[in-house]
Amino acid sequence: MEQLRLAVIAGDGIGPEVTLQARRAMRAALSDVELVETEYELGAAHYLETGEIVSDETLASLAQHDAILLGAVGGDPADPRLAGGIIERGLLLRLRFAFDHHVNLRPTKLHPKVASPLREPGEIDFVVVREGTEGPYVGNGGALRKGTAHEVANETSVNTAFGVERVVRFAFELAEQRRKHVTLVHKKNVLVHAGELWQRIVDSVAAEHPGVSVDYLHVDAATIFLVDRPSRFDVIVTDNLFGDILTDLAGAVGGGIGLAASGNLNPAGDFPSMFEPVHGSAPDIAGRGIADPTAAILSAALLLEHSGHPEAGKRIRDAVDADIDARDGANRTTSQIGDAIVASLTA
Ligand SMILES: NC(=O)c1ccc[n+]([C@@H]2O[C@H](COP(=O)([O-])OP(=O)(O)OC[C@H]3O[C@@H](n4cnc5c(N)ncnc54)[C@H](O)[C@@H]3O)[C@@H](O)[C@H]2O)c1
Ligand SMILES: CC(C)[C@H](C(=O)O)[C@@H](O)C(=O)O
Ligand SMILES: [Mg+2]
Repeated sequence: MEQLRLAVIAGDGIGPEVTLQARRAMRAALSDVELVETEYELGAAHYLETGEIVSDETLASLAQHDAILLGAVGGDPADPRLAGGIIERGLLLRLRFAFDHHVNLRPTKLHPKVASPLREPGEIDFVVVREGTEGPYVGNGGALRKGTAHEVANETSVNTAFGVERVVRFAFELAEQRRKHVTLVHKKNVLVHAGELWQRIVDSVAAEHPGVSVDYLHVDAATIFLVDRPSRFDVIVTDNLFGDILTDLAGAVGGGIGLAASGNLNPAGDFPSMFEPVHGSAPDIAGRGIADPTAAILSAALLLEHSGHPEAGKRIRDAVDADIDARDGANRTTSQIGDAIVASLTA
């Protein structure tokens, strides 16, 4: 029987709670495919216990899989032992960089039965194509005269023609399959060197896609439109940091961060792609069994779609839609939502 070799990094906080439900949904959705799951103990809790963030051996072992499902990593931001985003950078970003996850795909689609906080949401169905391996995330910078009144802290954003072009190409190819509109979001009125590069590459790739319309928004204005008129968006292409911020906002306007899924893609398949909810480990609700697992379950759907099992991915989406249709406003636990989705998958 065909196998799907899945690495699971459940992580911290609500990560294990939501990935448990995503794994159940995947098992229920796949037929004629053996899901071979390997669990990796990684994250803030593991680091505090063992001192290990992620070793080269673990990276090599993760690389042997077809895909990675990640819950969330990171502990209490107030814990001094975790200062400087040691887990977020040392684990999550290390994985994204080591496995060349240059496309961070973050779709938002408002389900008709989900209450958006917007007064007149209209149709919300767009995808943020966030660059995943460059920008200010590369850790290029440093502090001069640290700790003095004259300290200077530099954080350099790295944007390469190679890196920008490949993600822009992905965005245009995606738009060709959707409503054929690409919006570049940047801040080229201030970040002139990077902005000019992004715009020039968008212009040149756009010339190869005459059927795709293109526009540009400064990131500050993009936040207005995401709230005022999200229906104007189809595919947004943007850098790593703007994409991070816009996709939490997108999650909120799309009915809640508990529904927002993502994929860190290595489109060439050199290394496994990694799928995770947009949200974090939510220390404020962890351990109470009340996190919404839908974002993790929809991330599992993305995983299946990008691992050669689109029908199984669609089955999960249909089951999530049915679950959302049936919601009556009552509070449900993480496992109750998982149970309902698995029940509809196995009905
Ligand atoms: N991909 C990741 O692993 C990832 C992503 C973001 C943040 N983090 C880390 O997670 C930790 C907490 O970060 P944060 O508080 O800024 O963001 P967060 O996304 O964890 O939480 C923000 C708010 O959203 C709520 N929330 C999140 N997911 C939810 C869900 N599934 N159901 C219901 N409510 C949900 C939380 O309760 C909280 O009120 C930090 O250590 C941060 O660095 C990790
Ligand atoms: C935890 C953090 C490093 C991460 C990011 O900034 O990419 C998170 O916010 C996300 O959106 O996946
Ligand atoms: Mg984020």
